[in-house]
Amino acid sequence: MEVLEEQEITKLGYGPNCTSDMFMSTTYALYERGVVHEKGLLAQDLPPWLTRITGKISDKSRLFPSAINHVLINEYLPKQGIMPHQDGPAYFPVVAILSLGSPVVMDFTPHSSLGECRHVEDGIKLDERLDDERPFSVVLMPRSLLIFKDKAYSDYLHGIRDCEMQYYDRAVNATETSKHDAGNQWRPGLEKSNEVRAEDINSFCRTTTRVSLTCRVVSKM
Ligand SMILES: O=C(O)CCC(=O)C(=O)O
Ligand SMILES: [Fe+2]
Repeated sequence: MEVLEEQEITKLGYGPNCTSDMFMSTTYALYERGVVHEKGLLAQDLPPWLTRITGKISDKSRLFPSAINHVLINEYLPKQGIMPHQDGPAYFPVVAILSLGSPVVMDFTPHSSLGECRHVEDGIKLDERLDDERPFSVVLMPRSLLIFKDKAYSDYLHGIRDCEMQYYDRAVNATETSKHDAGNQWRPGLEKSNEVRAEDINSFCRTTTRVSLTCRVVSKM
């Protein structure tokens, strides 16, 4: 594994809205399988422990056009998030994010000027449910897998707030969070006081780092 220098991060294809500065300010460390070379990043095979994970994601979901060959591992400190961005045409139309450690809320914000890459692959049925293009959020619990594709990929920015407290009252999966946090591990406010405040119920406190594995297919390596 190589730790990438700041200038290498821009080569990973995050699209015009995301500069390397944004990434360096929000993300603690970025690791990528590959060798840093003056012409860019040279491809290497993913290690076996990782292909076991990516193979499962690909086989179970059946949403990837071919084997996942690109995995970005990000580590976030409790106050760190990632600026709203779009992943760019290099990985269109699908991305899977496996989350470990502290839960976070990922916000999806419609962005009308995006979407040029949407029709790159003919025959893909766009998700009609997103046609009204409202912002929405998704809670990413530890060990969860989020897969988003097509219009959610091309017409929305996704990002995580730079904040220890993550509010999820408007998240599409808000009602499912309690069953994944039965002991209120991520809601210390609920344990301490008898007085239950709405913000304690609808928020998580990030007490540890979060590590995410962003899995994608790059057709041209
Ligand atoms: O860490 C995450 O959950 C998101 C990462 C991401 O959006 C990216 O690497 O493009
Ligand atoms: Fe992203």
